[in-house]
Amino acid sequence: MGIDARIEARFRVAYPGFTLDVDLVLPGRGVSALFGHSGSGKTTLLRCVAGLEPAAQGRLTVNGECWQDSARGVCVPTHRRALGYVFQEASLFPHLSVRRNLEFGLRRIPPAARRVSFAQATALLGIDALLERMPAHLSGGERQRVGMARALLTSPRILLMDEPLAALDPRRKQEILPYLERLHDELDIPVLYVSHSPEEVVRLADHVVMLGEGRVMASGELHATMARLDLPTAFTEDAGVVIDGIVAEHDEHYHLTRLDFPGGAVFVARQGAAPGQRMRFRVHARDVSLADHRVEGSSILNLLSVTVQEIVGADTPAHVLIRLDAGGTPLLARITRRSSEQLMVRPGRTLWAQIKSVALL
Ligand SMILES: Nc1ncnc2c1ncn2[C@@H]1O[C@H](COP(=O)(O)OP(=O)(O)OP(=O)(O)O)[C@@H](O)[C@H]1O
Repeated sequence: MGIDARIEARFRVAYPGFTLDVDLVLPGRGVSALFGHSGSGKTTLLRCVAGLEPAAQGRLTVNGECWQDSARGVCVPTHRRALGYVFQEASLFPHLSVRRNLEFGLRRIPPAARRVSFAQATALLGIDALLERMPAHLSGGERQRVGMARALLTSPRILLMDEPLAALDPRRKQEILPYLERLHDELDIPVLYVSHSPEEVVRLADHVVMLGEGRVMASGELHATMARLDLPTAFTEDAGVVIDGIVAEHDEHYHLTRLDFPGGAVFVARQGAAPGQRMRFRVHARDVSLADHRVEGSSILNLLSVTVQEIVGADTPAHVLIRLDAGGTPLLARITRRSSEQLMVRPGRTLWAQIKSVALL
């Protein structure tokens, strides 16, 4: 993909009591997560991209293809936009087998224009063994995987996913996430992914868009955006950064795995992944404490040398939020105002961060 590998979406649509007004430039590959409270406009934005909001004015280009330009009177109808749409629940034809359901979607696409083959889609979503089943005999998670394969078979230039895991219980969600990761790793199709779940967002996304009341509150690369202190997400229990680590080595004696990242390393319980593999993890601000010297004799294994970058008041008057730099990797810490004063925390000061726990994603 050349210099046009991006999605430009500028839309305005007004309903009584709600206006969506966005101007976004998103990467033309990878997963862009749309995040925001209920009613913030996430689904409306996806519908605009799909051409399903007739009142929407604006401009949309997807990797060089113009799908809407209201100023020039251009609006490509939905059925001529090469997009796949995955909803909370896949609506499969109940009287057709999984195979026939998939073939039905494929019919529309001339063979020369097919960019994802039948075998590739079914293998990626792990549904080869389900092809002769009828939809009534699939679990919710299996139905979603079939729905995703069907969306892929239309050879979309973009995939729109609207809370594809929301109807599933936590165990089924965990089962499906690896398939979504594979789509991300193996296909070069950009995904706009709507979710309420911070866990899904941080696990899958490369880019995040935070919507609030129909407007873009933030749009940026995942790691940098999660480390911002000027967004409402910083003031929740969930505040914290995302770090991409590489499995460095296993300590068989203590059953630990070391994950390296620019600026340091953390130990986690022994993982199955081989050295060299990437593992994304999350460090919550509440799990980071600070010391002015390298604390010996602590039960905390994970110690990093950090430099203070920014301090802001937290959600309670008793706490502050601190952005730290660990050799190029941002970290957030939430500590008491009292400790912050005792440690003389101020921008530029070098301290030791102790990480109490690491959540692997
Ligand atoms: N056709 C319509 N007519 C009037 N209001 C609408 C229409 N479509 C959407 N809205 C309003 O736009 C607002 C945003 O809705 P939208 O479904 O985009 O939010 P959302 O962020 O996807 O929410 P959720 O997370 O609950 O799905 C809501 O207040 C909704 O009532």
